Amino acid sequence: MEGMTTSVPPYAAASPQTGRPRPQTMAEKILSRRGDADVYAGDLAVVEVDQVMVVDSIAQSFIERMERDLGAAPKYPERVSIVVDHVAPASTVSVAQAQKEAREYAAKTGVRLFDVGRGICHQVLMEEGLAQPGWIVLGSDSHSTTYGAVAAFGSGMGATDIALAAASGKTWLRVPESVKVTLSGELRPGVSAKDVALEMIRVLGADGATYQSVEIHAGDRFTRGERMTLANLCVEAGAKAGLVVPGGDILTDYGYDVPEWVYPDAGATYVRDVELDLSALRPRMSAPSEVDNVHDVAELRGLKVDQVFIGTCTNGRIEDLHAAAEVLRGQRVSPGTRLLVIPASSRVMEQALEDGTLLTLQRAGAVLGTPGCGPCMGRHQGVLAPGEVCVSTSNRNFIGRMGDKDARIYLASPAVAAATAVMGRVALPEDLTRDLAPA
Ligand SMILES: CC(C)[C@H](C(=O)O)[C@@H](O)C(=O)O
Ligand code: SF4
Repeated sequence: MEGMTTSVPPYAAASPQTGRPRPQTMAEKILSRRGDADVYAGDLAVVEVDQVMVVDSIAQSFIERMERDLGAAPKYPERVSIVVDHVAPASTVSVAQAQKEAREYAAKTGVRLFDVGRGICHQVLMEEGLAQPGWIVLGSDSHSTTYGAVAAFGSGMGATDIALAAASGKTWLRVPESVKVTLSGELRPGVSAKDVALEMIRVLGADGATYQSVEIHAGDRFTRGERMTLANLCVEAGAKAGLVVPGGDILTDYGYDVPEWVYPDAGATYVRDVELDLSALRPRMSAPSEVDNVHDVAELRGLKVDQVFIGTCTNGRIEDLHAAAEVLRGQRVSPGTRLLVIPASSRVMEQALEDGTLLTLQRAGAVLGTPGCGPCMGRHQGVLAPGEVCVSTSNRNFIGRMGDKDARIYLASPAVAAATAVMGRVALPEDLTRDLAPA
């Protein structure tokens, strides 16, 4: 795989300490393998960390912890990546200063730095092969659960824990209990992985999986990108990790080496079993201001919308831009509504340039932005005014998330977001030929 790192040492040998041999969940498998003992939910595990990811907004505190508090350099610089993505290009002098310090730190220590325009941290690490099946990837960002898409134990931690991991090459954590989510049936046309993810969060509840590992059994359904959408949303149920079990050849087709030991054992212990029948699912939308406030799009149809945002680590990938372009081809964004499209990475942008997707979107009236987080967390590039309504393909609709506290955010799939942009009101792609009554 392009850009795949070869500098990380092979996995530690399995522990001979098998005092309690019993079937393990995927989280237990990975944490046992990367530690020096067989561990189960509730145990304390000390494990090797294969990659540490630091985002721009946290870089200053990370550097301060490393240099001032720990007086340490990264133990394995090749296992540390800094990504300038959240407010990129810089919006203020202090942001610019923080980013300058991050660059200087990377140059000094030899850690990787992905600078302005390369893209959103999770997308970039995935593209660079810096998350691999069976790895432990810690990020200074809550959506680090995304690495579970490739069967890596990905988890977000604060600057102090991240610095300790960078300095020592290890971390310690309580082994999480696991929730098993089993998907059955096939999606109807027009229903996407985002709809599955939103429905999963509705069923689990906004804090229904707090500190648990959500283990998603999806069979051989879904691309890597779609698996990222599923794993990404897991943290919105409070999860410590979101692991999508590799099915069929899905990951090996992308060039991943999937070790046999990574699969959960039959008979492993789960705290909860959730089954989702995909064939029954309709396009979903999360209404303000909790992610688990999920409805059928049809129930919200007609609501007037000021801004539509297609992008983020949840839905800014090529398949998402394709889904949007399919709806927007030959259409125009409704006057009075703004459509922002921000590819998740420079590679996504290049692909979308090459295959004409961006031209389709631009011609439809989209405003195209620099790969990165864009206005997802309300820092720049499209913040909302009081009273404004935004339909976004992102993962959070909290009060004040994208700007003013009196703005409202609705979360949906790229296809629904695109249809909404054309109608200027919440809509499904099939509505494009209909008149929508105001809600
Ligand atoms: C800035 C970062 C720490 C934050 C996170 O932890 O998730 C952001 O990415 C978000 O989505 O709110
Ligand atoms: S795109 Fe949004 S959710 Fe993802 S890392 Fe950036 S700010 Fe966080």
